[in-house]
Amino acid sequence: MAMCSTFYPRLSTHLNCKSFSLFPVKHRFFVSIKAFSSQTFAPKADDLPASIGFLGLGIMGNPMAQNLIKAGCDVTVWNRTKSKCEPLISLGAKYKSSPEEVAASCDVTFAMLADPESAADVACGKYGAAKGMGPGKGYVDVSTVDGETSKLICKHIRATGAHFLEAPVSGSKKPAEDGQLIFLTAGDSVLYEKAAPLLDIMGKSRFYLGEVGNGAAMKLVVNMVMGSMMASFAEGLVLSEKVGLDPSVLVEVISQGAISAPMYAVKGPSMVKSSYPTAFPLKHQQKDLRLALGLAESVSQPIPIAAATNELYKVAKSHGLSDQDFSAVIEALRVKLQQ
Ligand SMILES: NC(=O)C1=CN([C@@H]2O[C@H](COP(=O)(O)OP(=O)(O)OC[C@H]3O[C@@H](n4cnc5c(N)ncnc54)[C@H](OP(=O)(O)O)[C@@H]3O)[C@@H](O)[C@H]2O)C=CC1
Ligand SMILES: O=CCCC(=O)O
Repeated sequence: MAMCSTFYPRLSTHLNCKSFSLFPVKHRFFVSIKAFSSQTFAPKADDLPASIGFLGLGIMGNPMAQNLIKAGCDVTVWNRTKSKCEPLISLGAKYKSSPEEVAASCDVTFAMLADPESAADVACGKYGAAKGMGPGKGYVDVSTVDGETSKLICKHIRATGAHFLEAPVSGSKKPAEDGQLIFLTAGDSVLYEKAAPLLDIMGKSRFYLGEVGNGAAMKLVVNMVMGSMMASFAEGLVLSEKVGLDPSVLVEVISQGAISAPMYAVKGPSMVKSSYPTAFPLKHQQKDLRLALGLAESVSQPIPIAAATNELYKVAKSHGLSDQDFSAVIEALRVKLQQ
């Protein structure tokens, strides 16, 4: 059975796809849970947009683009540092020398950039993607940015007659490699439908959240919680060490109780060994906390835990830990304890 957009329709009306509406009353937020593996529902070439662009081949962009190529998609890549395109080119990707050229040659272009500044520049800058967009095309920004940046990019893309979808992802390097990301989408529903088979290659589920800004907000809230969880976990590990407990035992105790979380089980053992192989760079976690604080400010919502957490990540950055995994935030506490 082939996978195509008709198998991933508006969820509330297609329950046979194991889909359902999350918020049936005020806003219609739709969620589609991929009920079958992408292997079972491997898309036919006919079901996919003919050509796909991918801008930004960092920790996340690289495996996401790889999965599209491996699924048989016709992918054209660009990255600021060209050398990062080579592994994709050797897998069969085409290369263009600017976001504009990628967008001009592709039906749907994805962007996975570091932060609001780079996302806006790649989309709206001098040789930015918007210059190559036009009617019938689509731009899907999967970077984690704030709602204002997303709306700015949306404005530039829509001004060309093209469609825009924000689609930040939950899930890190391994889920990206395994095609198990969670997409938090908002924007043009036409593009959501068109991109759905591609999202299903790269991810395990997708949420359609309505107007542009809602996907960004959802992602920032999730990462605000994650950053605080990690900081609290780090404090627990350091305190347990300080009072003479074995922090590995703490990791085990936590894993068996109500506060068990995959993140603690995955990161805990390496944190105990002061090892931080980068999956989610600490600088990006601090960026997300900073943006979440801005989001909260916009609605006068106090978020004191996140505010304190942000300070800890800033300390970690000041100790040169920006490019380490965000679990290296524990080092900010260890440094303080030594003083
Ligand atoms: N890593 C993770 O676990 C997750 C990350 N995210 C989010 O996804 C996004 C990408 O993350 P990740 O892949 O980890 O980050 P990386 O730092 O590995 O990659 C960042 C990408 O952005 C590009 N870039 C940075 N600045 C500019 C610029 N000024 N102009 C053009 N391109 C630029 C980089 O290009 P170059 O190679 O030239 O430096 C690179 O392609 C971020 O928004 C992050 O918050 C979301 C979920 C999980
Ligand atoms: O933005 C990064 C999210 C990392 C994760 O969800 O594990």
